[in-house]
Amino acid sequence: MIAISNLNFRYPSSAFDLRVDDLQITPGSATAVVGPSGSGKTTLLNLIAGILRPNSGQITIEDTKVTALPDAAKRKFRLKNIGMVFQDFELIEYLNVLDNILLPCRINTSLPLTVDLRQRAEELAALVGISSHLRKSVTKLSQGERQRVAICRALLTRPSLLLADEPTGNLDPVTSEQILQLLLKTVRDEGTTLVMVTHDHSLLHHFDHTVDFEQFLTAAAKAE
Ligand SMILES: Nc1ncnc2c1ncn2[C@@H]1O[C@H](COP(=O)(O)OP(=O)(O)OP(=O)(O)O)[C@@H](O)[C@H]1O
Repeated sequence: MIAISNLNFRYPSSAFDLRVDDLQITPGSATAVVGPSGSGKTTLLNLIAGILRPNSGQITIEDTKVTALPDAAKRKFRLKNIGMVFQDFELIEYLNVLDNILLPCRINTSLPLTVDLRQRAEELAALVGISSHLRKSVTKLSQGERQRVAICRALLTRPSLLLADEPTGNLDPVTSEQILQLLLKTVRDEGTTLVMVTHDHSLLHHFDHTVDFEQFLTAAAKAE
């Protein structure tokens, strides 16, 4: 269970004010996060991942009170348990596609690069249709191909929680459907909890739950 209570977050230099009094996400389920641009969806993913620290309130993932962990423990928890697909992918430009997918092994010292992990990277690349690009620089890829590299990287370590920020945003409808099916299969087969931001309401029927950020907008923000 991801349990969020009495959460408040403000960026130091912005009037944006996110308040989430009570939100619970069931483990092993697929949750879509929708809502107006600028309503705080990406911010919430970064708060759940412990990349941002709330001004007040709590986020608990299973038995771990993420908001109470010191920074080093938070990072360790994130590397072990959470896969992230960022909106801007955050690929490393000087690494090729395969090495970008294998990046968790470089940044997590307790995750050695094994033959099995390399094989998993190659299998994931095949599943999302980028096998022929494995030795290419990521700078030579289209946006949709870069997005698929980011998805493979997030799935590499079989995380128990997958936070994905518009992971199908740059893909054509057929590829988008294939990627979504891969993410949902991960939920069904591996018990992964998926929290996915999307603007595509035609995808919502695939999800177990939908969280609409409209509910978190303050009256002032709605009036803008
Ligand atoms: N680093 C930052 N510093 C200051 N303000 C920020 C920062 N990042 C985001 N914001 C502001 O916080 C608000 C929420 O942004 P966020 O990216 O979470 O929204 P979103 O719902 O994910 O939007 P979109 O659907 O357009 O991706 C916006 O008003 C944005 O301008």
